[in-house]
Amino acid sequence: MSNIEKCLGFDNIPRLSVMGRIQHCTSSACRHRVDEMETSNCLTEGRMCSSLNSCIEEYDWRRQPRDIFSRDPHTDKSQFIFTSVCDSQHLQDPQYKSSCNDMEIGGVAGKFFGFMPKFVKIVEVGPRDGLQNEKLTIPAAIKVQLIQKLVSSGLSVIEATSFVSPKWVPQLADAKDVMQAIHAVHGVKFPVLTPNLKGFEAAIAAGAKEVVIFASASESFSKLNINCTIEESLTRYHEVVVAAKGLAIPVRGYVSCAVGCPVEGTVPPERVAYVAKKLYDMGCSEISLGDTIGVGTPGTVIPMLRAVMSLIPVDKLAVHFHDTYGQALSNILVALQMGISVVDSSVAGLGGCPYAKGASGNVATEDVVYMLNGLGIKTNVDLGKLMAAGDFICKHLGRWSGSKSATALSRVTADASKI
Ligand SMILES: CC(C)(COP(=O)([O-])OP(=O)([O-])OC[C@H]1O[C@@H](n2cnc3c(N)ncnc32)[C@H](O)[C@@H]1OP(=O)([O-])[O-])[C@@H](O)C(=O)NCCC(=O)NCCSC(=O)C[C@@](C)(O)CC(=O)[O-]
Repeated sequence: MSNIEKCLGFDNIPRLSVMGRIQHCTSSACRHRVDEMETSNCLTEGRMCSSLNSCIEEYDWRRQPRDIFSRDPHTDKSQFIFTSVCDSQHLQDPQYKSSCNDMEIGGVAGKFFGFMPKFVKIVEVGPRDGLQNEKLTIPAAIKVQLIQKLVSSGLSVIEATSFVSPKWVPQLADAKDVMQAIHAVHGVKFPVLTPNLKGFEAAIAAGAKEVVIFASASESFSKLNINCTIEESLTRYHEVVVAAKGLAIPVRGYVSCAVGCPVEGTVPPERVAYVAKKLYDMGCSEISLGDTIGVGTPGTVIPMLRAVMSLIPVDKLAVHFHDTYGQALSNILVALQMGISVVDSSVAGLGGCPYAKGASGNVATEDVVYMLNGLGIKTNVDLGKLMAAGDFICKHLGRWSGSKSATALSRVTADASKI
């Protein structure tokens, strides 16, 4: 058994093939295993349970958000009885919690998951990846307001825009205006995408202090997205990195199509590792592995991460999952278990790549924060303020949020306000 399998907690389950173990852990079989674990204390609905298993089974599902009212027999009026989140603005009733507290999560997650980071850095990509594919032009002022709201939620890294060809991505043609408007905001990093030296120079002139280069692990996607082969792109990016080093500008690197390509299908993990290593050796300070079309599952993400981690230190890696098949949160969970503690996400689940038809948005930042809160992992992000940012941009775009957590939580508070 490898270290990674141990760190995923697979040493705690009977010997199976890798896929078998993953399926085992996602099926009801896992409950029996949890039952065998040493007693752990878990606070659910204000009382102590003797094990995680009994917490699961004894949990009163009638107290889920959809049943937030109870009838008062004296007045025959509904009363608000349940709050499901641990965010400061939403968790008003200390009797009802859906997550274990910090002390307890150490016991439960520590035993069940093996490894979990204490802090996760979220890289918000909504203003760039989230908006780049929108057909209607969004005014720069709205993009700037969105960024300001994201800043006020506590996010420390926000990918602001791209300095790419406006013929290729018309939505981000206002990159210079956006950067100039946020120039005075301190304490937050605003990396921007630069596909070549021309983009790098424009970004620096507009005040960018961190840039991002984006290579692909798929030859076909590289041609579709940046009109050159993988090797040609690496040569261009080398020029960008050299120029950036001269100005002490950090460079983040993406490897897109890290699991699948819209043209070629499955992408071999070794190819992802090869491109990631090239970016790392060039001098990228962080490499983000992008499941551009959101086809990955833990069964394909684990081998890909394992291949990359055999060449690059895990603390230099980030994950970037689109949620096309609803797998993003489970993929993030395995990435955390494997030691990664940087996660890209997009407010309200906005996004999609113009050159990857059918790919849906990134995993919603609200959903990531909700899950991490539930695990007792710190992010320094205020979920209420983040939801306000998502609400703002969704209203502007005239569409519902792609975040399940934001949708559920705003229903809870909206219903509560009617009482
Ligand atoms: C790379 C190019 C420029 C090559 O595009 P090209 O047409 O091959 O470039 P070119 O050098 O022949 O130049 C063509 C025109 O573009 C101009 N140009 C050239 N460079 C720039 C620049 N930096 N900024 C502004 N203008 C530029 C250049 O000056 C010229 O202008 P013209 O003479 O025709 O008026 C183009 O293909 C491009 O901009 N592609 C960007 C596409 C893009 O942004 N895609 C979305 C990124 S999402 C992604 O990659 C995945 C990721 C990162 O999100 C991770 C994941 O989700 O998994």
